Amino acid sequence: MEIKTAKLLDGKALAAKIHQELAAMIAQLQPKIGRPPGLAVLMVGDNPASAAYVSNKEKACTKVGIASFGKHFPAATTLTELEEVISELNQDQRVDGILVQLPLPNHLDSIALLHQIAPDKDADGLHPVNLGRLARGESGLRSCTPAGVMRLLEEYKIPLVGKQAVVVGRSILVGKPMALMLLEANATVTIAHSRSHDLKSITQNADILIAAAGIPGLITAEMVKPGAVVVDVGINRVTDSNGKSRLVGDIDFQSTAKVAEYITPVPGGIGPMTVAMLLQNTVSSYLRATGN
Ligand SMILES: Nc1nc(=O)c2c([nH]1)NC[C@@H]1CN(c3ccc(C(=O)N[C@@H](CCC(=O)O)C(=O)O)cc3)C=[N+]21
Repeated sequence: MEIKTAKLLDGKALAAKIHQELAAMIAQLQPKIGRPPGLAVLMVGDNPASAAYVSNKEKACTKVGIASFGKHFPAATTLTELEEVISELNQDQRVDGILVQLPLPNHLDSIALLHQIAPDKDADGLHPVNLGRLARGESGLRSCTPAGVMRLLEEYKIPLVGKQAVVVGRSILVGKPMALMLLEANATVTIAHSRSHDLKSITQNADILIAAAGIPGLITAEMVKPGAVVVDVGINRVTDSNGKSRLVGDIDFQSTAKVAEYITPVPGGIGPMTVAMLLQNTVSSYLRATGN
């Protein structure tokens, strides 16, 4: 019997296409507007994973022509100091987007800081005003990771209307806004999480399965309906038996690729889409701020 294998949802390729489109748009607008779009990335402390992500985001900005204003603060920086920096960036005409890299050191309240960002400069789409706009179906800056998932599904013309979508994970960064976006697209949405009984019986119903729990290998082939579209939001760094570090998602790719119709790889799936949506949000704020 022929062994089938799922088609890839290639986030890396789509992200590259979005970068090119943004670069072309910026190249055209910048002479007219007189300045490039600007993104400020705030990083506190020296979590090595965060440092790597921040440097990726800055490189992506440079590539498309967004000015990046990176600010790095020592781990001991106070909430008040950071709130002052954000207030200044809120007023700064060169800055269209502000992002506070998460997680923050334990003594800092990330929710309080996110509140301080002007909602129209909230490139991450995590300010309560933007989450509220999403909940109400109003336009606004959308959270980057779930927006990246939606954009990738759209690119591959995956039908969502009336479909059973299951989101595994309920974080404010991914799971909750993901469920709202799928609902906005008229899917029938179920949210499963660490306290759900019998996860398998829930995921087996999914036409569209989104894994965003942050648990390596949580989803295996037996949990997936044949022909499902499977999206892996997990980014987990693990050490394999040879002592080498590598990136894996929440989905056991090998087994799941044999039953799914479409699957996202890790790396090369939703990670690059998240960065593309961050740049896109920055450019939409730039257009809005400059009346274009
Ligand atoms: N305020 C805030 N906003 C975020 O969006 C945010 C954050 N904080 N903190 C950390 C997480 C994580 N995150 C990733 C983005 C891109 C990749 C990415 O591009 N990954 C590549 C591989 C990168 C590698 O090889 O290490 C890929 O999946 O192909 C990964 C992870 C954004 N986050």
